Amino acid sequence: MGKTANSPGSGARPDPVRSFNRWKKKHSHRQNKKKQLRKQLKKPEWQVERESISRLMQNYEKINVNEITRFSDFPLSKKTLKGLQEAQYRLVTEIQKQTIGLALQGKDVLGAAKTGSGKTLAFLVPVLEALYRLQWTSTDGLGVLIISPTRELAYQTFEVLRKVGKNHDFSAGLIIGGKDLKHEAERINNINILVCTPGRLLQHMDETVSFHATDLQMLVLDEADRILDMGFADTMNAVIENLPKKRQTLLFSATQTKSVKDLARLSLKNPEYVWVHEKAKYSTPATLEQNYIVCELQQKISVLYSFLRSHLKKKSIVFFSSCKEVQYLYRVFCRLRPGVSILALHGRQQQMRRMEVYNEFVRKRAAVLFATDIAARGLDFPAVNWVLQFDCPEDANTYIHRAGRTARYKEDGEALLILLPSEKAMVQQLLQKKVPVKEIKINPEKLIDVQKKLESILAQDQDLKERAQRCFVSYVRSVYLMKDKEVFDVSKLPIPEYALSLGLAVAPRVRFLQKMQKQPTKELVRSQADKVIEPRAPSLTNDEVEEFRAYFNEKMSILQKGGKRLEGTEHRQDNDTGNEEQEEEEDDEEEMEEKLAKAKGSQAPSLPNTSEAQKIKEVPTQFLDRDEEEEDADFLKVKRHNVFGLDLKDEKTLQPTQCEDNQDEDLYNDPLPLDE
Ligand SMILES: Nc1ncnc2c1ncn2[C@@H]1O[C@H](COP(=O)(O)OP(=O)(O)OP(=O)(O)O)[C@@H](O)[C@H]1O
Repeated sequence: MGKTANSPGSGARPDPVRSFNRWKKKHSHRQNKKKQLRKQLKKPEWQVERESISRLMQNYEKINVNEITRFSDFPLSKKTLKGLQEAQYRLVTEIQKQTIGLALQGKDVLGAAKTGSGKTLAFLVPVLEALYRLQWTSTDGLGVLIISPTRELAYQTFEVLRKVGKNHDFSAGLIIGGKDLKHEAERINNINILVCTPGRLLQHMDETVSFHATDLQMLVLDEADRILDMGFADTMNAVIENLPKKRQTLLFSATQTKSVKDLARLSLKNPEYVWVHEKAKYSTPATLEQNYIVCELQQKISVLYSFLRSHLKKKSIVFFSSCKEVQYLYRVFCRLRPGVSILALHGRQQQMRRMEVYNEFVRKRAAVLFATDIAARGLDFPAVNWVLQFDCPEDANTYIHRAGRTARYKEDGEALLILLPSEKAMVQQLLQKKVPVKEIKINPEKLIDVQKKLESILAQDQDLKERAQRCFVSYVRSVYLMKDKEVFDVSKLPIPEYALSLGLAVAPRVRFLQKMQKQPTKELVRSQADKVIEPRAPSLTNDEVEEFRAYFNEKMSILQKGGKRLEGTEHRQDNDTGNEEQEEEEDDEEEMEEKLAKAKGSQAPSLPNTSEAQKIKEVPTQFLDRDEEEEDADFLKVKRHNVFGLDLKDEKTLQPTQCEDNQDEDLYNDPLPLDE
């Protein structure tokens, strides 16, 4: 009999379901075992990282500058490369090519390159790599200190750091003053990369008990020339003394001055000097077109107005020598409605306001920024078409920095310098510094005279009139304080005409001029003698004098409070602008100015023409009361075709001038967030 399928017996087939389950159990057991084994074999993340770090470091010695064209040609961490790529940085600039390798090898570097050549990334990449190499974590404290001369520049560097370093785990912080020291002190110890201004850093070193830089790996001095120009040499010495000797230092500057070399001697050890444009024909970017015009002081405002009217679709920065000039001209230009957005940036604004203006100008496609030299160095505003130097810069280096706000990173740009007939000596100084400037001319027929309009605006606005008076005094004082008497001669200023051009009926009293007039011969003789014997020393712009005063006052108040900064002091400063007028009227201001002038060795300027200064004569003005929307072609008669790019056909529709009424008022007391 045959067997049935269900019949029991030795040849019965096993139940397939049971055997599958058995197999499944065995298989998953084997899989689990394998997984566990793999897990045991897998290295911890830190160890994998350490191995890739040592591979990178082995490649440091093999870096060949001539073979580098991209960031990825350097042995950099994946995290840094990803950050660079995401920010659209791929090819290296010359200064980056020349310095990053040296910095990766641990050398101290003194790097100098033209404005806009990419110095920021030249130090930020090595900064990130230095901490990455050490597998630095937030609990390791301060690893890198980046010192910038101004708050704006520090903020800008901080923003680039955040962008490029976003894949790393380090914490970064911005400490730039203008906010509660205690608040900063609480957070400062959690920062791995600190971007700061010198004064505030020293204040923390002095007053924040818990702040220390014992483990500091790297010090970066950005815009070292500007740090020193601003009178921070002593502060820097004190800061450097507080830092560990065993560290790497990178020092960057757009100009090579003696004081930069002195600072380098103090802070760097056997540095590598990288001066990428040393042999270049010009010290300014090749894509920068540079011209100057010579015009009378009383014409300058009309020239500026005419310029703006013919550049409605452009982005321009206009540099002035003092805050009060910016404050007045900003307001009055808003009233004149040239048809383009106007913004103002100067040292008397609150920090938050300054940041806002900076961001707003960056965002806008067409706008004009009235600024003091606070915006001259290091600030990176994208796509600026024009830099106009309304007032002559104090020296060729300042010119280079101001003009360098345009034509950045391979872009085109144009710079126009306005010189008084008495300031023509500046042209020679620029040529000596390898700055190729050419003279162009104004077309008088196209100059729109705004003096009468200003007069009528001031007649109805007492506040503006007072601002005009302060602007007047401040400008005259800035010329008086200038060190270079070959270029700046207060006696050659057409004082009454200048007052009229601001819309004032009479020239305000300028006490220091009057004092000089009372003791003419002695001063004159001394000034002449000084001209021969006094060595040239760097002078301060009025803006810098004001910054210095603010810094000085702050220091004094700290000293007076026995080293304790009181809430009241902070508050007073936070509401600074509210009391601006009052402050400006303070009697001891002039005294301070004189002290400052003496402190920086300013010689007494030669005398203005007394009779002229007192006589207010009516200057004949031809006010063209024309339609504001009228075209302004060929404003400048030029050696090259149509320098001002006057093509108003597409500019006929006037944009209303946008000015925020309270631009000068510092309404924002909020501190900047300390990003970690
Ligand atoms: N490798 C790069 N690729 C593309 N753009 C770059 C590169 N490096 C820098 N830039 C851009 O060039 C501009 C100028 O760079 P940066 O501000 O670092 O110049 P700088 O040399 O510090 O100028 P300054 O002396 O005026 O401070 C910036 O807008 C920056 O984003």
